[in-house]
Amino acid sequence: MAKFSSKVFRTSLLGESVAVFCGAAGNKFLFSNENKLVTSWWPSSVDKLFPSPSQTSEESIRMRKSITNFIKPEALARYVGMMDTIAQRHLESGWEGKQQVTVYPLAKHYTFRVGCKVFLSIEDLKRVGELAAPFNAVAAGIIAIPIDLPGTSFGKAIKASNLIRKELMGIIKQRKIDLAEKKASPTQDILSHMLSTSDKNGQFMNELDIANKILALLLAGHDTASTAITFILKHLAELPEIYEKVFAEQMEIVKSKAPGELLNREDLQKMRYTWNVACEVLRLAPPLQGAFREAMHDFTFAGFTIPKGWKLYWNTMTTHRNPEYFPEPEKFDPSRFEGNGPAPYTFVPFGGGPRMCPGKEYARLEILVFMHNIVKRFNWEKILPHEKIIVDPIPIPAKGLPVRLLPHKNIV
Ligand code: HEM
Repeated sequence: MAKFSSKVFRTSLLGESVAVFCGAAGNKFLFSNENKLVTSWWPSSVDKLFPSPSQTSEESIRMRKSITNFIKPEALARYVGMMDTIAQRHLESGWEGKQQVTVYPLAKHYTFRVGCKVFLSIEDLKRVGELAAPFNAVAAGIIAIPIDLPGTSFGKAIKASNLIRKELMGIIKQRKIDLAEKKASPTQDILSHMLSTSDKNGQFMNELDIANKILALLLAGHDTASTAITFILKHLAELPEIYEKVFAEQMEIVKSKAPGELLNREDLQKMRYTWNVACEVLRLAPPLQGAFREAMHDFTFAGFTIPKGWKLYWNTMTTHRNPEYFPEPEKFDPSRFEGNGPAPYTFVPFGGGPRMCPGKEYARLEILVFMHNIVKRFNWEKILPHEKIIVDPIPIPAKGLPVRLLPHKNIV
């Protein structure tokens, strides 16, 4: 931006010539021209891992709508208690009784455990572990040089994704039988919801379609939400005054509940300050740096003609740390999210417009549920005060954020 233009410039990313759109105006242009001037584009490694028959814009919009339906706020409300149960069990088995833990692998385990329960009703830890291994292999190879040879991370990702599809197909077939025999309920999880819901023409999704959707959703939510949780814990360790305010808000919720009563959606609505803290972390350490589009036609932006077929890229960092939108951008200040919050198109950890992350609400719920449960049990200190952050392409603390746990007495 400093060298070429603060609005749009050309560079090379992942072997492609790319126009990088900058600032709120660049974000607004890309987000509001979806399926008019620009369309989604993913690096070829993603396309090869998730092969989809070539789709028209309308087909892809319909496909997206059907995904969004199952993870929209109203549909997710019923899973808050489930997430709370998983968070409690996860903390009991992975954190309680330990003097120190490494946050990132545990956060990944938590989000994956929540995914297995909410999507598939899988709780057995052995089964969760068997599924986690191939998921991690897919996540590691998703943005890689797409050469499918044994031993390459991409080759391993292809193999792992086929294995997961096979596993999921088995689970789906069995669930269909269980639903028919009334051994499973149509509302017990997202898989049952998908199998029991037809479109407006009365058509149900086929099994492979469901397997692909669940694979894509579990994967998209896996590293992103766990990275967010890791950075939230990092910031809370570094900023005791912020921790105290989150703790105070969570204790109000604890006091309002009967012993053993699970969290519900209304409790999460009350966690305003806690969510502002999470948003400030997403501003400073967004799990996804940005996303690609492709020009559908020639068009002009900021005085430059962008030819049809060019790849385009929007990026959180052109606004999130820009003092024009966020004064003193390096300062951690959750009050930025009070009232109307940041100006439109400046705070974009989930993107914007029709392609905005469909998992935003799901992520909000699982992050808040985790924050509630961890803060009411522990405070913590960083063991490595100057731990480096690696971005590949998701940012993570180099050693996974080891922390010393300081349990509260007599609260839970
Ligand atoms: C803190 C957590 C998360 C962050 C920061 C995040 C961020 C993003 C971003 C920036 C995009 C790209 C939007 C674009 O193309 O402009 C995206 C896409 C997507 N996200 Fe998330 N995400 C998170 C969690 C989740 C979760 C939990 C799920 C699923 C349950 C999910 C499902 C998806 C899917 C399916 C897409 C692709 C949508 C499409 O291409 O139309 N995400 N996410």
